[in-house]
Amino acid sequence: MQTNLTAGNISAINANPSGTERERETRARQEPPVLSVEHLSKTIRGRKIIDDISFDVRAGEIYGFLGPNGSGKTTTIRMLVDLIKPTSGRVLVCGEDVNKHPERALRHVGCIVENPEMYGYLTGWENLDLFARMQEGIGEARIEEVARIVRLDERIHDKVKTYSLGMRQRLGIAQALLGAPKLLILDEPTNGLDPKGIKELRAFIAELAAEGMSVFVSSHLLSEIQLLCDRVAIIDGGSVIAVGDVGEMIAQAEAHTLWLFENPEAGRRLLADDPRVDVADRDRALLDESVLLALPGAVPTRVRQKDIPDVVARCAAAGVGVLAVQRVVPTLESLFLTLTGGERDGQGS
Ligand SMILES: Nc1ncnc2c1ncn2[C@@H]1O[C@H](COP(=O)(O)OP(=O)(O)OP(=O)(O)O)[C@@H](O)[C@H]1O
Repeated sequence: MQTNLTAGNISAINANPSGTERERETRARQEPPVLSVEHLSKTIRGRKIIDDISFDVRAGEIYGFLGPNGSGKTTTIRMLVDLIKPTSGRVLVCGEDVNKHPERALRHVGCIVENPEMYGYLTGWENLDLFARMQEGIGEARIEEVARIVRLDERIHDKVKTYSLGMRQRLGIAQALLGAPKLLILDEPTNGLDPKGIKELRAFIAELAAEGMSVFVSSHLLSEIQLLCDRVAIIDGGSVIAVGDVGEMIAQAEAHTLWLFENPEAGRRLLADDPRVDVADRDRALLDESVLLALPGAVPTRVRQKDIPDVVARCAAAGVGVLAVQRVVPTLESLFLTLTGGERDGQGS
């Protein structure tokens, strides 16, 4: 099953985009897609790893490719950049077929799949210079520019072995940016990064997109895709089960609201008695372990946002103090359950 969200839904969510965002969206919709994936399949040793997936990435868009471990993200990305051949279907980059004309198509692409190889005994600059020499027309000015974009300019003349993981990751992205690609492909770029590194990465990916580059990012973390991406394709067991606006999908997913009471038992009884509230047990609520640990006495419920003030007033009138009411962003698991109507096709392996 594939869910396609409509443009109408999307504009309802982005009711107030800023001028630049609106211009970016309009421009992106008018231009032909930077990446088109058409009915792509891959069978390896008799096993269908990727099954007829299709989606488009527009100019200046940050596109998420979300799926659990083993769902087929890396296999798909390897086909996007001609590291492996599809069994059927095709990939177009700026209208060029990756399979038929790889050099014409891939000159528009910068990519990091798995960890990029860097020489630790060379400086960041020397590593970039080495790659620049393999391509035509890349001079010192461009190396300086990409070092600045990934915020490595102050350390670019230090040896790579002294870099943190986040800095190495950014140097890899700088290398992918050398040829000024129209499409940047990043496979799980935040793997192993600390929160500060993730935040920095997010900031400059947003800058690249604002300047018109399309960025395709894979991840198994819904929260990461939510913070970074405009649209998303969700893959599970080798099939794309949904494409659309991230915010809209999250709004449609089964959202939970946590209630903290002065007296949790009295509060739970009162909510259970209210027809507007569905008190969920903790397993069914599919909440992150960390949320439950942070709020041990909280009562998970499903309730429409517009009913919350009345329910709080009713609790107060009954003498049951409400300490907090918190909406919880759905987990990837609950998003999957919403999108597949409660059934998972499988986890890939
Ligand atoms: N060369 C191969 N031979 C056999 N099976 C493979 C091969 N490459 C991938 N697979 C299988 O295909 C499925 C998808 O793998 P893939 O690495 O694309 O998933 P993924 O979504 O990138 O997962 P992860 O996040 O763990 O990297 C897995 O079950 C994997 O074991």
